[in-house]
Amino acid sequence: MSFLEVAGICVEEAGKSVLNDISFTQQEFQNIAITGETGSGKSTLLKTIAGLVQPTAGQVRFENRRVIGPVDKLVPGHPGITYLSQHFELPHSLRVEQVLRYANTLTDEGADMLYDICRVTHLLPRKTNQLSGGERQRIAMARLLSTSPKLLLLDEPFSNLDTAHKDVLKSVIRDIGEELDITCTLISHDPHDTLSWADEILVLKAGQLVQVGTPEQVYRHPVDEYTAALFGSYNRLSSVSTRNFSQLLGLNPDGKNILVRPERLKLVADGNKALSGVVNSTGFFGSFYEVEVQLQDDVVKIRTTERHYQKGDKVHVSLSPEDVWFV
Ligand SMILES: Nc1ncnc2c1ncn2[C@@H]1O[C@H](COP(=O)(O)OP(=O)(O)OP(=O)(O)O)[C@@H](O)[C@H]1O
Repeated sequence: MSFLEVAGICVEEAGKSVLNDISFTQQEFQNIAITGETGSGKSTLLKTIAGLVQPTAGQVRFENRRVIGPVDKLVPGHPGITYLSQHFELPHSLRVEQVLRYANTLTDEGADMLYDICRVTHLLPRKTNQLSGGERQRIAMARLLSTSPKLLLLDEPFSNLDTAHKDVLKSVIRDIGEELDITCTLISHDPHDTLSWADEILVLKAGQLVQVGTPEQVYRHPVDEYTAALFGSYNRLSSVSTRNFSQLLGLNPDGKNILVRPERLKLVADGNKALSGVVNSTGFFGSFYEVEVQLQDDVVKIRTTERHYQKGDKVHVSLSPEDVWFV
């Protein structure tokens, strides 16, 4: 039995297909991240799992019970699932401890532990209009978690947060899983938020699930350029560069093109097993330099920690067979 089973979900809004035949399962304590471009259906999928959107086909089952949609039930959803919207609201001009006390179903000890985990204990005496965005979000989360759900659905929890608040929230989400035994699914379009956290990543494109895989799979072996672009910079080599590298490495491109991340291309001294090129430009990005190199009929981006490359330098570009991926 799966913890969560999403089977053949279709959703239509205003006569338009928003989700098309989405199926996947989630095990307890498995971190799932959902990503995709704006309008691809991420929020609609999370709301459907929470029972807030009625699917036109398919069903969501949680711990083997059907999650009921808004058409079938006055209070839709499932008591074990809670959803934090991007646009959550806190009651105005109440103290945080009042907001939390009204929602709380835990013992005093349990509530204290939850507030510590959510890093909101020091905010309890404050009024809700005296909080930063990150603090408001952690309070909204503590309020939802005080009803003891088993699955927490977070819609873009990191958007609009600065790095410091983001880091605190990441620790909170990790501790919620480890100390409260709550499984989490979240939406983010930032690979920095998803790659290091998720056990599995779901990629949505125009309402379709185009790839489900581990962070390594979606990053290294994306099904298409759309998916590659969601996880950072990449090079899709021209047919000529693909053929030249394939000949050097003894590979068969089979009509496809090489897709390679900029950090997997190497600038090497030996031109034997490499393609020749000329440096077009270099840029400084803090922990690395990005060098643009003109190959025979292609410009590629290469990441290096070496700072000495300059426009006009003649260079050699190499690629290991294990870093080659054809799309
Ligand atoms: N209630 C609705 N009525 C009409 N269209 C809707 C409704 N809800 C969603 N849509 C449409 O469905 C598509 C998917 O929306 P959704 O909010 O799920 O995307 P998203 O991937 O979460 O986008 P974003 O990253 O911008 O939040 C969009 O084209 C949106 O305009």
